[in-house]
Amino acid sequence: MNSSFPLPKPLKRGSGGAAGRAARLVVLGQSGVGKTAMTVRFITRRFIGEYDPTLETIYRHSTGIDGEMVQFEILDTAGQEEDNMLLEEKIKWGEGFLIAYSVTDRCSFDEVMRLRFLVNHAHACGRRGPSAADPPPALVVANKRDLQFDRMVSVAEGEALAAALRCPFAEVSARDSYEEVLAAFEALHREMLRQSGGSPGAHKRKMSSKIMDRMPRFPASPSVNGTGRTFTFSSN
Ligand SMILES: Nc1nc2c(ncn2[C@@H]2O[C@H](COP(=O)(O)OP(=O)(O)OP(=O)(O)O)[C@@H](O)[C@H]2O)c(=O)[nH]1
Repeated sequence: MNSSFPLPKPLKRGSGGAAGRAARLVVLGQSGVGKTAMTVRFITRRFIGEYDPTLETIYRHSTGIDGEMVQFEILDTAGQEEDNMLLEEKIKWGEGFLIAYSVTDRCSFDEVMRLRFLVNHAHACGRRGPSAADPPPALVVANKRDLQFDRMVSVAEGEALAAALRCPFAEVSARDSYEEVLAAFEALHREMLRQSGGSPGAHKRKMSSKIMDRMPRFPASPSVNGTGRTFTFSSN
């Protein structure tokens, strides 16, 4: 992590003005499930093969959803996170959670339940009143659906787990389909709106996080070179 990156001004929370609504997402999941691939696909529309697994980044990305501009801040976590306290700190920063597994990796599927409980636990600690009973908005997303011959987790299993965890579910291929990845991010945003009655972030008190204040942030847009990251982009 490089602390010399410029930190942007914080986004205005929960407002729907001309600049758009702000929404903070955290992408969780075991190492190698495709968290970075999905995030970069959503932001740039492109699939890039390989990433530095130790790199954690907050991406900024504005896009229109259901006729309204949304300013996303997306924290792509490192799946090799071993310190639960550190991970909880990052979870507290977020408002919506994309919990990913790979259909080719049953361990990553089993990890989804633990991550969902970690999210619930981290947010239950800071919430009071009626909303404290609701689990924070999250989407379970199964990636790598293009690898049908290596599939270890069926669609039905994914749907059943997501329903048990009270989350919407999506199966995607970050490699093959921008539209599928886009639909997953949109579904999560709709879930955030549904829970908060129209204002993402209203479901929880704002929690401070010293770690997150130090996290590098990059503006990102379809003009991919603007991300500030040292990716090598493929030519597709
Ligand atoms: N076939 C296929 N490969 C994918 C897909 N998404 C990601 N990959 C590959 O899976 C590997 C891991 O992808 P990453 O995006 O780095 O996974 P990650 O979850 O961010 O991994 P960590 O950074 O270690 O936590 C890379 O080789 C990607 O090219 C997909 O939809 N299909």
